Amino acid sequence: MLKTEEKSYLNFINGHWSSSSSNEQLKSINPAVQHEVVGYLQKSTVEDLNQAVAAAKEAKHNWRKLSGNARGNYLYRVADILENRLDEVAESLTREMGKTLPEAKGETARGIAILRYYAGEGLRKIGDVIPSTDSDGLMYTTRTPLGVVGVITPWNFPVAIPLWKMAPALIYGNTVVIKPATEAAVTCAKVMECFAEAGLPEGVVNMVTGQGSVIGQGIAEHPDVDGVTFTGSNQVGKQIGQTCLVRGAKYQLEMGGKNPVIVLEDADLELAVKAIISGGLSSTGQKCTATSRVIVQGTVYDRFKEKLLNEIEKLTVGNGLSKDNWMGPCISQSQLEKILYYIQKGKDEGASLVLGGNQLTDGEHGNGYYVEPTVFENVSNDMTIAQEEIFGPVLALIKVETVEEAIKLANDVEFGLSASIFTTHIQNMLSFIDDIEAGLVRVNAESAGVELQAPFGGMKNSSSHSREQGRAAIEFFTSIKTVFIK
Ligand SMILES: NC(=O)C1=CN([C@@H]2O[C@H](COP(=O)(O)OP(=O)(O)OC[C@H]3O[C@@H](n4cnc5c(N)ncnc54)[C@H](OP(=O)(O)O)[C@@H]3O)[C@@H](O)[C@H]2O)C=CC1
Ligand SMILES: O=C(O)CCC(=O)C(=O)O
Repeated sequence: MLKTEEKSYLNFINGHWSSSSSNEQLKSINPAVQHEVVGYLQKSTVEDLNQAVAAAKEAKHNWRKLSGNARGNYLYRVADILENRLDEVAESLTREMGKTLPEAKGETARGIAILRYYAGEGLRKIGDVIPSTDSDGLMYTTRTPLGVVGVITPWNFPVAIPLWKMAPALIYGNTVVIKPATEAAVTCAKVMECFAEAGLPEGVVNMVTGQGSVIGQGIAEHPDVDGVTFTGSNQVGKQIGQTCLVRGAKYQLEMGGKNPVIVLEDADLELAVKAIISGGLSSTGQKCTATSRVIVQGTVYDRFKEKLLNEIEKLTVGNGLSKDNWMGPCISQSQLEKILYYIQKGKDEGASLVLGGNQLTDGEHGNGYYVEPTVFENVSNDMTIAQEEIFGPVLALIKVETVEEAIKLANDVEFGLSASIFTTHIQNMLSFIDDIEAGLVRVNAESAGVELQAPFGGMKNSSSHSREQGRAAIEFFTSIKTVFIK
């Protein structure tokens, strides 16, 4: 087992590591071994936040004036440093958030690729020439950064999500103040160490840790924060959106999902089972793109269910640092309670529990927040477990007769993030692609696991209707200037 360290992590403000004016700290613990402290974070105050925003404001002019190439070179440097520290950062991620080490390494590698992708953006076009009706006129568009961008991130992807927000913010010329989720802030602090080592100019990137209701809300309210990008719960996201709207700041919200996978009678059932297990249960189901509803055509329902349960029964649950375990713990006591609440709700509302459903407390499980992979059947779409985001390893099986019925049920939720279908029939694929209400539409592929170079975001209550990642990120992190010269 790897060594335990109990280190205090400071805020990073104006190019320097500093403690909070509160002189108080927050604790980040290992959800696999609750008594293990992964690190201490600053319990920052609004005064600390004000300093970070002032530094970012002061830095924004010179940062914007650098060439995209020069900004890109800083990001390449951060990527190289993170690559050298991949194993250490991934280990911290597993210890702090619970996902297994291979998943944590995959996420860290994805973060490195994100940095390199956006570094390259510094050399790509930022506008178009548009023919003017005036034959002597030159009309074109260019883009300008927002200024200071506030980044508020969740605990479930503590490397990738901060990077897929910070890297585009920076390459397009913004300066950044990030407030990471407290439960995974040590890992984010390690990513910030890579930025510090890369030597970005003072004030360009700043990190302030602390309570969401103080630092997160403080970012949303701050008059010198020009844009806020958020991933997390719907409740907090909506509050941030409203706060930004009132003061005229730009905002971008990525929130929940209730992602369906449809399995039709002509599907490759083995492929579907594999994808549903990976999409629904990896990271202990704690992804906004996680599969949570499995809508299966009646003719193959029994065969599919048997294959699914057989495979899930083989999964091992335990500390993600051990290669013997396929699924780690959930992030916290409150997340565990939330998952158990939904399992109880499923039972109370008449769904049939066919696998799992219990907290694991035997042996080493007694030290952490473990829950069994859980499957319900006889789920109807009006049940709570078919409507609300659980954010845990819980699958709800829903039986249907036709593809039309499947798509109708798939759409009958308030969310629209990711959806997938398993079929070999081209007409079924086309109907699904056309009719499904989701920002990510997947055919014969799992609902989670997006690619960094493609737009990412949801419909309906899953997002504020903008898109992150890929080239799409430029839309949020810049404003268009339409220029006319005569
Ligand atoms: N879409 C997604 O990827 C995610 C969805 N979720 C969903 O949200 C549920 C709750 O998770 P939770 O961690 O509590 O998510 P939150 O939405 O509470 O947290 C996300 C981020 O927002 C911050 N925050 C909390 N309160 C405020 C506030 N009032 N103003 C501004 N920022 C704030 C948090 O800080 P702090 O950590 O200090 O509280 C964190 O950095 C999960 O069960 C899941 O359903 C959660 C995480 C990711
Ligand atoms: O599926 C993924 O890889 C991304 C998931 C995600 O963005 C999230 O859970 O917040």
